[in-house]
Amino acid sequence: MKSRKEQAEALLRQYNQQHLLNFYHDLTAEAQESLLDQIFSLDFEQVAALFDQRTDSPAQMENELTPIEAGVWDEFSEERKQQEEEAGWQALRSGRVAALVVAGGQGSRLGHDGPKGTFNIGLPSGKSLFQLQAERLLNLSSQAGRTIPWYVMTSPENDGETTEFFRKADYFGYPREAIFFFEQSVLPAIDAEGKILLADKDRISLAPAGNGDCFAAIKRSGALADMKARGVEWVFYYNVDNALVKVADPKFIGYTISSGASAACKVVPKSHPEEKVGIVCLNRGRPAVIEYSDMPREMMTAQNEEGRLLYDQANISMHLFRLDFVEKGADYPLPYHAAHKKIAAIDEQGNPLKPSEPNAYKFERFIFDLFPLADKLAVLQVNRSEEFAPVKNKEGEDSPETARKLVLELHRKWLLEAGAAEELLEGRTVEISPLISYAGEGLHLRISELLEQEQSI
Ligand SMILES: CC(=O)N[C@H]1[C@@H](OP(=O)(O)O)O[C@H](CO)[C@@H](O)[C@@H]1O
Repeated sequence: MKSRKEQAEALLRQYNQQHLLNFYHDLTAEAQESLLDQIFSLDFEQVAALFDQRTDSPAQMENELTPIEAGVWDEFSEERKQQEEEAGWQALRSGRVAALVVAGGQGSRLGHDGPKGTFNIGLPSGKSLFQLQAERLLNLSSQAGRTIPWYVMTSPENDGETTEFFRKADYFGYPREAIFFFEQSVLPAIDAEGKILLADKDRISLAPAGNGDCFAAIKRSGALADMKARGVEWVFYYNVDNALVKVADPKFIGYTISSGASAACKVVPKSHPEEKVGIVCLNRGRPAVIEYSDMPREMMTAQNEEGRLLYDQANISMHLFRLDFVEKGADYPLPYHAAHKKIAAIDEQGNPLKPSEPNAYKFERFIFDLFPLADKLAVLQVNRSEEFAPVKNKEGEDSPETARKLVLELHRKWLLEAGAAEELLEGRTVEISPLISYAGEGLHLRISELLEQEQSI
């Protein structure tokens, strides 16, 4: 019988990837086994297919785009607002809503060595992104009288660190049995010749397969079965990196349910034509998102008759999906978007390679490529200053600094609206715990107490 190594050699020969074993003899027995495990876990047919498609990813497809209609929350009558919110609360009270965060990414672009959700944006409280989200969910859960189950998608790279972070923080006060961690899958990075990159002598270069893998991962991991067992009917999906995310927002839930749609997306008007956000629109009449990396310049800058941006509905990565839509999406063969990137690796001699130009392709699926499957997509335009503070870069636009500022400005606004005198807020930084207020409610009786605190409560 062939040894594992011989079996791996035969497999690699078949797909012209023999270089993956170039350093096998330099490795310890344990590292050799680990490398062989990685090789056997790859789908080489898929890798070959991805390589062949790398230049005809969805970006190159013929699109026929038109703008999409959105409900603008601020323009609704008070009566309608109340109705929608009440419908959302009803769903929360009857335990029909779950929250799902896609958190497989690392904070490396922020200079943070760890999962992105563990990042602290420098608020006075020092809370991590995960903690802010947990506390918002806890607040809603206590108001609804039902714990909102929370599904956390990690990646093989950060699962251990993420779960350890939650454990050490005692799950931020969340009931342990209401949190479900599951991993998204990964794909290898491939160079211009179709060779799989080695990150190290014993390690294949793997990257998360994108947030579009989410529904498949939900099914694979048993999270879907868990949702069904709990009676979940709606999944509130969000990105880990928005410091102002209104997790499981009742108004969004109510708006979606009453619209009769099976999927929904929250949007805000773009801040400027080049903002790095996807645009929600129609493609051949079907709901779609065109990602910023795929967007032709004419689309970024096109104007309507009033001189406003024609494509102005920025995707802020908050969606609501009906469970039957999640189930359908789990088996749907989404396309892969190829990205040509600078990816650190080792060269044929085993020396570290720090490319200054893109040297490899990464492949990702995007969750919103499922939107065309929905007959109708509910689109709700909300207030940017209340809901969108993305943390993407170390400095400048969409950085911890801009996000922190947005959170503190919003909390200041809440206090003013609750009746705090402007002079009292002068020179103070007050941060309001999401455990006390989810969206500015309930503050009027507590102003003096809040302002007694030095900085945060
Ligand atoms: C593939 C994907 O989900 N892209 C999303 C996502 O962008 P990232 O740069 O991948 O974080 O979040 C943006 C909002 O923060 C949204 O506008 C965009 O469409």
